[in-house]
Amino acid sequence: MRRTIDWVNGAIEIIDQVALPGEYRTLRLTTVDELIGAIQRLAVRGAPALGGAGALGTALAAFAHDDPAEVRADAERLAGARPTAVNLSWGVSRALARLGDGPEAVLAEALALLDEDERLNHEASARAAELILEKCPRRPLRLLTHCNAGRLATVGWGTALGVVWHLHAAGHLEYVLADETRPLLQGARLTAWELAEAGVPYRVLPDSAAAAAMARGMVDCVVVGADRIAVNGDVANKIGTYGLALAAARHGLPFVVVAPSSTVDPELRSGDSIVIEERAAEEITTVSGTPVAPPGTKVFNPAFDVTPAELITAVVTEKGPLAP
Ligand SMILES: CSC[C@H]1O[C@H](OP(=O)(O)O)[C@H](O)[C@@H]1O
Repeated sequence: MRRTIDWVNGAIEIIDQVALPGEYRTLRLTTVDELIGAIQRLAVRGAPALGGAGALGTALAAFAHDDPAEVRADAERLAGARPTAVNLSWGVSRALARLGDGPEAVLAEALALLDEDERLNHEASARAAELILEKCPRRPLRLLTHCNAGRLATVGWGTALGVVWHLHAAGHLEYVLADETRPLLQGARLTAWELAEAGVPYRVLPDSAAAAAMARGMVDCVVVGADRIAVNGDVANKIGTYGLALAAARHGLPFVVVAPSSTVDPELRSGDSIVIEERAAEEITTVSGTPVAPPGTKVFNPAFDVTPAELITAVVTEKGPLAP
């Protein structure tokens, strides 16, 4: 299966996630500025995929400039393209650390990161699937997820949807409820596309219907990805995740977060200081370019929220459940 992001003949190739589900196409990015643009319009998105973008983008810069200062300047702009997902700056830093050994060494580090991501996500999601089977006696299971934490959000395999692949393959999954995830609809556009492609039974629901689905007994466990995890277990993830955790707690349902350990920010003691990306008003006031609010409408459009550790049953990485 094609990687979400890869290095092909001296440039970065990505699956264009803005075009899905209507069109499956790839984009070839040859400069750091093209990559920054793709990140900011979410043509490539998702914390682990952004880790790969940060590392590969740093390799692009290393081949483009002889002066290390210019490479570092490009890398700094790249790391700042989106503030919340820690993997972007982590991928940049990891590749940049090899700059002294030349651009080929920077690229080698980036390619190693890509190889690791797929393997770590496979392991993290396998461990999370085991934990969910232990916590949820009902068979087959009915999962609810938010946004897209599938292979499109990673270099490959996926995190929350990686759990789905494991449980589906083992015959333990009845269906997945996928929040559409306003305003950019990563759930309806991307998660549904991945589930359909994999032949997993699913239904898409408005984000506002998730609590009602839990109240109706339609959900056994909520499983989501993450963009930045504090050492105390607080988790930044797509806007709406916090509300899901509150509803899950009200209904006594397990709430499980799956991520590679690279999404844990070792500098972050709690979620209080996570920088939350605010996005453009047009994402709220228009749908497919058509206004759905009066001209000049002001919005509140944070791309993420922070779920406190006490609402999370487990944060599972490739190393197993995180000990706060
Ligand atoms: C596996 S990390 C996926 C994570 O990233 C998404 O955010 P965005 O689509 O804005 O990049 C969302 O928070 C997902 O849970």
